[in-house]
Amino acid sequence: MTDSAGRALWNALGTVIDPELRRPITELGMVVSATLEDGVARVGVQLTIEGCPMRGTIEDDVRAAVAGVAGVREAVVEISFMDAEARRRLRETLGHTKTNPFADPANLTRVYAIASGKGGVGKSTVTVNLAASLAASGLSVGIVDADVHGFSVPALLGITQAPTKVEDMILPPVVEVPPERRRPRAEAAGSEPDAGSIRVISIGMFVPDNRPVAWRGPMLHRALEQFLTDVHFGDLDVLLLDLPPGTGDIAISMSQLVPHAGLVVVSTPQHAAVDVAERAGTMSLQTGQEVVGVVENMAAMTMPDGSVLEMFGSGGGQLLAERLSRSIEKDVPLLGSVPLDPALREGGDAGVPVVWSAPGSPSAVALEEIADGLRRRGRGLAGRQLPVTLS
Ligand SMILES: Nc1ncnc2c1ncn2[C@@H]1O[C@H](COP(=O)(O)OP(=O)(O)OP(=O)(O)O)[C@@H](O)[C@H]1O
Repeated sequence: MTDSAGRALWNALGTVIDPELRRPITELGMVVSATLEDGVARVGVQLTIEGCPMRGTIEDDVRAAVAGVAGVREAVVEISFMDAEARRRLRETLGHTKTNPFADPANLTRVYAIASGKGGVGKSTVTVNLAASLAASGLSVGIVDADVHGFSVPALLGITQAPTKVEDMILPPVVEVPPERRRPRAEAAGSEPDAGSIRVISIGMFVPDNRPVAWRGPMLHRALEQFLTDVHFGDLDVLLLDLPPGTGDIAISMSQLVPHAGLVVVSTPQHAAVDVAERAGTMSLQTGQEVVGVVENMAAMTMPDGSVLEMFGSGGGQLLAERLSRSIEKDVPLLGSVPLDPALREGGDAGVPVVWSAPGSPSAVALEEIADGLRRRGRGLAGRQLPVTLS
């Protein structure tokens, strides 16, 4: 093999991105050999673990990449597996340390905790759609599904794949933005492999057969802590925490584990729901978290005949924003109002967020606007409150 053929082969392999680690396989030490003889390219690829769920994808991508190299007639991929030392080197390359990066005041990831007073108001649906919209504009997004008893994020994103465990590092499943939904900014960031993806971790990925999670507070706290320390999220622009409804143990645990998370409170327009939602928002007085704003969901829907159906009444979102502003003595804006929309429910059932499945639908338009507002808040330390420790 000539030097230039070797270089061409290596460059082609450098375009193969590991689907979980989002980095070129050449940078991750996964390519252990690459030769080209008599038109046959033979590539040795070391996977992180035996039974790696991404094996088929990586094999196909390697074959496709080298097929484009001049002189290659046939591509043979030889798979082997990393030993403990190779996995240790991989962790080092990734810079994965067993610490919670989101607790570090210098960490630049914007963290939003999506909270609600009552269950079933669409908190998880809002979470995945905000994630989907932010990822479509090229941001690297993570979701921690902290709704431990009512986890639904994996299903809402159509995730069936389990996380991969590499020693004590957990690689979360990654959801790619469909190419037709990538916004121009994501295309521009094309050389940045993290762009336009969502990494998700949920307790639902660790319990078999949809069994209930019958754990007490300390165990749940430990599990969430592990999500933040052991899961390799990479360098995220935005992390969304889908909290369980109410102001229980988990919401408090999360506020301690990620003190600079801003709270987004989801409520229906029903005035009776506002009292409960207000409690979820005023929790910030004890946790020191910033209340970023209110999302009203299940708002009035325009029917095909032009009439307006206010299934859950109206005005609750604005009322909640005003009441929270008064109780915490800070301006809490209404970030947006998402109408009741069959397309939103259908997208959820199909495992595709409505902002991807039906972008022009009324709910998708409203969710995009809310995501835009969050996007404009940018990334960085500005505007953050100092954490207050709970006694
Ligand atoms: N605007 C909407 N229009 C139509 N259906 C909606 C809307 N928002 C949510 N839904 C549907 O309402 C149901 C509850 O939504 P979701 O699971 O997101 O609520 P949740 O607040 O996260 O619930 P829990 O806290 O109990 O897990 C789902 O079936 C979802 O598809």
